[in-house]
Order: sequence, then C-alpha cells, then structure tokens
Amino acid sequence: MVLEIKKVGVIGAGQMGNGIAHVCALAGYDVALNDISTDRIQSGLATINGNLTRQVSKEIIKEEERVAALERIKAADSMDQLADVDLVIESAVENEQVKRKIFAQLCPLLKPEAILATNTSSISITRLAASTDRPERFIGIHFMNPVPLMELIELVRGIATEDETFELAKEFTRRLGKTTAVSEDFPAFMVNRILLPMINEAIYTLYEGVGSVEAIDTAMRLGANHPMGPLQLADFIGLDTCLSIMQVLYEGLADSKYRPCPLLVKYVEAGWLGRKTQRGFYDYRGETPVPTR
Ligand SMILES: CC(=O)CC(=O)SCCNC(=O)CCNC(=O)[C@H](O)C(C)(C)COP(=O)(O)OP(=O)(O)OC[C@H]1O[C@@H](n2cnc3c(N)ncnc32)[C@H](O)[C@@H]1OP(=O)(O)O
Ligand SMILES: NC(=O)C1=CN([C@@H]2O[C@H](COP(=O)(O)OP(=O)(O)OC[C@H]3O[C@@H](n4cnc5c(N)ncnc54)[C@H](OP(=O)(O)O)[C@@H]3O)[C@@H](O)[C@H]2O)C=CC1
Repeated sequence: MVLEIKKVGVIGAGQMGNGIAHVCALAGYDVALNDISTDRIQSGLATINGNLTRQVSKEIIKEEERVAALERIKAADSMDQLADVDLVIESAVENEQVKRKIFAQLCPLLKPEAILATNTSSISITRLAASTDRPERFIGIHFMNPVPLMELIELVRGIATEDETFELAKEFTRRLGKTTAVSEDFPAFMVNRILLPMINEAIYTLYEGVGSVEAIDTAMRLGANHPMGPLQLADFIGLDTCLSIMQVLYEGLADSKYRPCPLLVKYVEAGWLGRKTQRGFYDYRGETPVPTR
C-alpha cells in the first residue's frame, strides 16, 4: 500500500496540536485541525497566526509563506472531515482512555491505507496500536515543545508497525525539516525518560524545602546551562502532562524511583496546570511571572 502523504489531520488544537499543524502547513501539507470544540480550534488557529506572524517579523519566513500556510489549515469541527487525510497525528490530552476513544471513533472513517500516528509523551505505542484496526500503520511521532522551534522528533515503532509506515513517517519528518531519534517502545521513550525524573526531582527539592522556586530554577539555568529552569519548564509543558508521564513511568517500570512528587499531584488537583491555566509553580496573571511558593 504505497501512499503519498499530502493531507494531514491533527486531533487536539492545544499547544502541541497547533504547533504540529503550523509546521505541517509551512512544509506544504494541507491540514485539517480537529478538537472537541469549535472554540478550541479557533483559539488554536489564532495561536498559529500569532506564531507565524512572529516568524515573519523575525525574517524566518516571508509574509507570503504565512498567508499560504494559514490557507492550508482548515478547521475540522467533526471527525468526519478527516476522512480523506493520508496521515492523522493525534495530539489530545495525555490520557490513554481519551486516546483510545478517539481512535475508536476515528478508524472507521479513515481510508484503509491512512497512517495513524500519536504524539503521546509516554504511553505504549504497541498498546495504543492494538486498540485500533491498523496496528501495522500505527506509529509514535513525538514532537517537542515548542514545535516550531525544537529540532527533534522521536520516532517510536510499536511491535506491529510495518517498515513502510516507518519509512513514510521518516520522510514526513524530514520534509518538516526536523531531525529524528528512534526510540524503542518503552515508557516515556528517551527524552521524557530522562527529562521528567529530573523535573520530578526538582519538585521534590522544592517540596522538601531545599530551595525556593526561584532558587531551583536559577540553579539549573546558571549552574547547568539549561535554557529554562526545571519548574519553569514543568509549567511550560503543563503539570497535568508532567504528572501523567510520571504515572506512566511509575506504573510501566514498577520502580519507586519514578513516584510522582505529592506536590505535583497537589498542583494538578488544584487545577494549577502551569502556563496554560495561568498558574503553576509561577503565577502568570501579572506582567511578570511570580513564584507561587
Ligand atoms: C513533554 C514532552 O513530551 C517532550 C517535550 O517537549 S519536553 C520540552 C522540550 N522543550 C524544552 O526543553 C524547551 C526549553 N526551552 C528552550 O529551549 C527555550 O527557552 C525556547 C526555545 C523555548 C525559547 O527560547 P528563548 O530564546 O529563550 O525564548 P524567547 O526569546 O522567548 O523566544 C525566542 C523565540 O522563540 C519563538 N517562540 C517562543 N515560544 C514559542 C512558541 N511557543 N511557539 C512558537 N514559537 C515560539 C519566538 O519566535 C520567540 O521570539 P520572540 O522573542 O519574538 O517571542
Ligand atoms: N506539552 C508538551 O510539552 C508536550 C506534550 N506532548 C503530548 O501532546 C499531547 C497534547 O499535549 P498538549 O498539547 O500539551 O496538551 P493541551 O492540554 O495543550 O491540549 C490538548 C488538547 O486536546 C483537546 N482534547 C481533549 N480531549 C479531546 C478529544 N476527545 N478530541 C479532540 N481533542 C481533545 C483539549 O481540549 P480541552 O482542553 O477542552 O480538554 C486540548 O485542546 C499529549 O499527548 C502530550 O503528552 C508531546 C510533546 C510535548
């Protein structure tokens, strides 16, 4: 089943989904952007326009490219509008039940040869693939945040992913101008297997009173040359996503070293999910972020 990818469907118009739609459209793919509500799609489109405009003002792209990219992205208010896509990239919340429900609704609508990819940060590709009608044509294409700026994509094959699916995904990421690193299908793959325990440890460092939010972030920015401190990065990723990844690591590897910090749990229970809700380890409601502890 040789396939040429021309049209991409993106499910989830949040920070990752809108970034994925952005880079696909700039690379010349037609894009159908879906989310559970029209409002979410519209706010995703507005973010894409803002980020494209910033790229124009920084002379990374031309104004004509901004206009052309925006024209290539269509709002898909219902999943039926994804029926003619060649590749779907699912980027809804990091929750296995939600993802499975999406695939159950989506698969009967897709062309048999269409490739189904997930941008999951941590969940087993093999297990997600097994819940669909096309495990051979299922793959993990894991983008990094912020998508337009980060060079890496992790490619993760499930046990049944066929070679053609892998090659098509590789060619797709090449056309996006990204570099790939291939990971085996184990909890949280490579980047998050290493990054998230570091972030979780930073939260323990705060929880145990070793340092304040500002001290911990300053320590890692200036002491280890990280572009963002770990707590700032946790807020940037989303604390709900951080907690989900830690839970997948904890359960999937059955090792207590991955237990999520209770303070992370508390923030998520409060609905303080980081930048996307304006409050996390920092409060973003004013002009400059203020630490919440
Ligand atoms: C959880 C997972 O599954 C996997 C993951 O993604 S883990 C997270 C991986 N990502 C990281 O670790 C990011 C770490 N941070 C960084 O590398 C940098 O801080 C950064 C690249 C995000 C920004 O770099 P910076 O030079 O400090 O930022 P900043 O000056 O604000 O932005 C530079 C430009 O980036 C662009 N930019 C920033 N945020 C952006 C976004 N969300 N989307 C698109 N473009 C963005 C803008 O063009 C911005 O220009 P302006 O100054 O006009 O705003
Ligand atoms: N944040 C990050 O740094 C990274 C995240 N990822 C992964 O990308 C995925 C998305 O994360 P991110 O963009 O940060 O999350 P966000 O919370 O920003 O966005 C998720 C979007 O999916 C929507 N959504 C929820 N349920 C459904 C559904 N049934 N159908 C369609 N859309 C739905 C949400 O709507 P609503 O808000 O209304 O629920 C929201 O708009 C996750 O799997 C995450 O692990 C991968 C790399 C990096």
